[in-house]
Amino acid sequence: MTANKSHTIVESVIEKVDCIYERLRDQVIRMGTSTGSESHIFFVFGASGDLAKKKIYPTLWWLYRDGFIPEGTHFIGYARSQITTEKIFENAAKYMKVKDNEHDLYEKFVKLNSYVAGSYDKDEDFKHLTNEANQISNQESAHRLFYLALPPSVYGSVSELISKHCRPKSPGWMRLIVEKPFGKDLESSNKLSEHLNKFYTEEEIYRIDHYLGKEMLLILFFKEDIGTQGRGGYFDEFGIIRDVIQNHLMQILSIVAMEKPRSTKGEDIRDEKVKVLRCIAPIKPEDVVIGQYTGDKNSKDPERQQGYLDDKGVPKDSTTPTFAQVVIFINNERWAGVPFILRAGKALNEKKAEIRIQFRSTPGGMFDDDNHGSDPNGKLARDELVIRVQPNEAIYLKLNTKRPGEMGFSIEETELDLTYGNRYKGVKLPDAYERLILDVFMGSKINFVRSDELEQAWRIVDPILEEIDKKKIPVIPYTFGSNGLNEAFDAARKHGYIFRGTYVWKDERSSSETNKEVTKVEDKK
Ligand SMILES: NC(=O)C1=CN([C@@H]2O[C@H](COP(=O)(O)OP(=O)(O)OC[C@H]3O[C@@H](n4cnc5c(N)ncnc54)[C@H](OP(=O)(O)O)[C@@H]3O)[C@@H](O)[C@H]2O)C=CC1
Ligand SMILES: O=C1O[C@H](COP(=O)(O)O)[C@@H](O)[C@H](O)[C@H]1O
Repeated sequence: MTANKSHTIVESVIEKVDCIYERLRDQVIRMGTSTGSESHIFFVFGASGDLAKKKIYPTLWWLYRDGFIPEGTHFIGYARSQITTEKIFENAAKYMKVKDNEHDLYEKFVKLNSYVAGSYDKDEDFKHLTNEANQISNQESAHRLFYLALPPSVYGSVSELISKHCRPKSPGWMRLIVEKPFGKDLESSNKLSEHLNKFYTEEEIYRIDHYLGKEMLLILFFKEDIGTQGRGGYFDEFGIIRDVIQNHLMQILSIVAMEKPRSTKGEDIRDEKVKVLRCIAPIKPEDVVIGQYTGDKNSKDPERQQGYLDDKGVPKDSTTPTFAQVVIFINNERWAGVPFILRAGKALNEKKAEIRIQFRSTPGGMFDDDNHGSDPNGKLARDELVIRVQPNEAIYLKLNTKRPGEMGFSIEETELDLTYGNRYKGVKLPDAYERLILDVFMGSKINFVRSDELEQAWRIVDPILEEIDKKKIPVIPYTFGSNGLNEAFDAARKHGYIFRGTYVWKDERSSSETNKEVTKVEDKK
């Protein structure tokens, strides 16, 4: 992305970060006062699954440990498997991070949990579930929160049966948390929305996109250093655009590009996000680069030797993309002509998520070519605002300075550095799911996706997904552990994003030889 109003963007990013802190403080204060003695039941549908064990149960434990779960809350897992609560906690144990001095508290938390086995489509099983819940909480009007950690294929029946049989008696309220993907394309997403609207008010629906719960909130580049790791069965039906770009990156794009909302209220923020999305035309095939990873036969790591097609559940002739780059334009007064490059890939060289806002070169430069320090192009490096979402949250502004100590005018690339770990020592940044589940308890919808945002995001990616599904766009192979696709870097350059590779951020300065190699590859570009 290139822009020339650097001060405006820096200000707005700082305002947004301030706003996040205020919200968190606000939530904590309200949490202590608003819930009183009313009890809550938190249901985990798909309690036997991957998300439940890696994220949902650990998050519930952390919230409980930190005093964010209202007194009198019970947790009920539900799935088809004939398992026990003990088994659920055994599976989740390695993600719980229980400290030595927390074992007693952890035991108390575990005791608040139960498990009910049942189908996803039979009335009697949901009636049974609600009877169990009434007995466990001893209160038919306890507020009920339902987390659907389930494959989307069963959202329809489960949401219907929950509404029919599991609503609390008045004055209890209910909230339904729906995991992404919200549909597979615009049509199926609209159908899902219509279905949910038959049984729930918009107020009751929380469409979760966990990237909205990350501290830094903003991202456009998304790299993962792992493959699909056995999730190939799910992934193959969706691919990287549906898995990451349509939701996480499109959400973040709308936050980066939105105008200042009227207030920090959820509806005001979401109104601004939708306005931006409405100004984006559907992505064109020529603005897309897609790829699929192959195994690195030279790697000593058995995981890296496996290509996408080796993952169980992936058909041997699959052309599902595991990497994609799309270029988007926002047709409004502020952003006309500024390319937004969204790039996401699995099985790359590192795990990193960041936004880079590159500022245009100043016309009529005043420095001679000879005086530009390490710049191989003989021109000043562009200023760039980088928002590092993960790992090691940071905001840094890359810029040029006169080389300190020198008598002449040599220029050096440097940075203004706001690394959270240094600036906010001792501050615990909550995990994305912690923040979001707390939001649901509190009834705050700021960080959840509204149905019109969802519809707009699908509208933008839908035509290109059709082209990909019809195999009309070439899928370029890349090796597990590589930095990405040369074709993607070339396309970004064509759109004016200049990556010189001469600047190295401090995290990378001290890192391994692998990273140095990667930097060299990009240097050549
Ligand atoms: N895992 C992750 O890291 C992430 C997952 N998500 C989303 O969260 C949701 C859950 O994901 P995840 O936990 O990985 O999914 P799983 O595949 O682990 O499924 C969860 C549970 O659903 C049941 N289930 C699985 N397949 C089917 C099926 N075909 N029909 C009916 N029930 C089935 C199983 O329980 P049982 O057989 O006991 O009924 C399983 O334990 C998905 O929508 C996913 O996209 C979002 C972000 C990250
Ligand atoms: O939603 C998803 O996100 C994860 C990455 O999340 P992160 O918090 O670890 O960055 C991704 O692996 C998964 O494919 C996708 O469904």
